Amino acid sequence: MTIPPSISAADERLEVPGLRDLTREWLTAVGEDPEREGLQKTPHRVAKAWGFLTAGYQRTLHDAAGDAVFEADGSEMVIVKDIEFYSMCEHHMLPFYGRAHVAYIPDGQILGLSKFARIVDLYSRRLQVQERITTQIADAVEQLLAPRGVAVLMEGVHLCMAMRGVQKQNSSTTTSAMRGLFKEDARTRAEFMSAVQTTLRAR
Ligand SMILES: Nc1nc2c(ncn2[C@@H]2O[C@H](COP(=O)(O)OP(=O)(O)OP(=O)(O)O)[C@@H](O)[C@H]2O)c(=O)[nH]1
Ligand SMILES: [Zn+2]
Repeated sequence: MTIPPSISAADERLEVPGLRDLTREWLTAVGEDPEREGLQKTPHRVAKAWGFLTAGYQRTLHDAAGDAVFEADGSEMVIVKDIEFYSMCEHHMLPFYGRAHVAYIPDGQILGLSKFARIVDLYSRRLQVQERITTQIADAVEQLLAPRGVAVLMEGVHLCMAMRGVQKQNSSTTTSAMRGLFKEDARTRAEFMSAVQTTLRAR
């Protein structure tokens, strides 16, 4: 009988509860021996990794961004580009990843710039489809700021389409959500699209 690896209490707190035992079962199901040396700590590692990958379930929009809404004049477009995201597809539980671009036109309130990245992480770190993350980011910015318009564009590479299934290595998926002025006014939308165009390419 091998001695189980020691895991600190601090590390254990980062695990998804119950996922260690399920991972042991999973290892057995795929034909592995969870007791072999290289795999002994794997159930803990997996439970901890999934704690990180699905941390979005444990947080609210208020936790992520609620403290950084500021009153401000001005109604020019603000664009935060190239926010990298990593998510897990809800169909295969395999990663998809890429970049998100978020823009808004304020109406008296602005948001701390880092909070756009925090909002992207909040919704990416869950089991997701790319379309839903895109919509949730737009909803969040609308909810926080009630701006004159919001635009979100995401480009993602889905490993479930690359390493299995149709096995297309160069395909990427673009999703968008346009609200307010970005939806109503073609010139506003075009300004946003041309600003993010140069960086469009998930990898
Ligand atoms: N719309 C959307 N589809 C996604 C996303 N991530 C994965 N998918 C797709 O979800 C679909 C699931 O299709 P199913 O036919 O139920 O599953 P499957 O037999 O594994 O499909 P294949 O991937 O074609 O082998 C696939 O077409 C995936 O490409 C996403 O973010 N958005
Ligand atoms: Zn998938």
